[in-house]
Amino acid sequence: MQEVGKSFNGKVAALRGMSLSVNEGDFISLLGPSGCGKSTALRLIAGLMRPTSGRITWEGGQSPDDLGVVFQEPTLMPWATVMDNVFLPFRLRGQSLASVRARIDEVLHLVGLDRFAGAYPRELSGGMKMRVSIARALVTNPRLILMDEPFAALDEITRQKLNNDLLGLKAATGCTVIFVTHSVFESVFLSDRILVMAPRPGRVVSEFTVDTPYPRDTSFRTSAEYGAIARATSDALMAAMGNTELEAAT
Ligand SMILES: Nc1ncnc2c1ncn2[C@@H]1O[C@H](COP(=O)(O)OP(=O)(O)OP(=O)(O)O)[C@@H](O)[C@H]1O
Repeated sequence: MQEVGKSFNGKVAALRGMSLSVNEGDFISLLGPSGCGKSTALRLIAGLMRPTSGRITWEGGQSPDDLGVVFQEPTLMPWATVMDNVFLPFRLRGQSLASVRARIDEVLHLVGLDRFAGAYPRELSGGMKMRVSIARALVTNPRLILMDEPFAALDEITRQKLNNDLLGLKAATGCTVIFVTHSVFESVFLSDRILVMAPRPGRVVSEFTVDTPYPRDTSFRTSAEYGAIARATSDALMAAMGNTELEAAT
């Protein structure tokens, strides 16, 4: 995306001058306080609305199969089994279950839910429901997966477990992810690039690179390198939030 801006009703500058280039295999976090335009950026990338200025382009053109999306709520169909929930993207394309069954089994195995293919969402824990949601986003092998605070509603232990699992999935599939979060620790653990954003107008104020190679395991969370990047990122986030308070007061 190049110099992308979005305003609503000609007034609210939800996003200003955002430039971002995403390469295959990248894991990029958008980190920032409420209202800094993170969701707006995702919605623009998803093509759910058009930018007011700037442009978003896909190398080689874009097709409907390019995107997988994971929301904060798992948004599963309660009346359908895990298998049928993960089948949904294929069903919407008119494909039969038999023709994609092997792929669904493969992805359920990747997210550790092989034994739950016949279960209903009400029988699953919050973390398991989120795994189903991730499996549904992965199953069509999209070029880019957008994740909008997917683990924010989960307890800390489940969240860390899913962070580990997400990196396992990344290693297994080579997927490309843009991940929205409020959490410095989550962004440092997961990403190779972190964009810190500030509100009013929504914009990117700093960018950090996390050079630690994947796979990263729990020992990374206690390393000096992790601590240093987390501190720098946290300082940038505090500065971004400080702007908010100052601007709100004036
Ligand atoms: N449809 C809309 N109409 C008017 N204003 C909007 C609309 N969508 C978003 N905004 C405004 O744009 C700004 C950015 O919103 P956005 O939801 O992108 O922020 P965010 O960083 O994702 O926030 P949060 O972390 O709370 O989800 C906010 O001031 C919001 O009120």
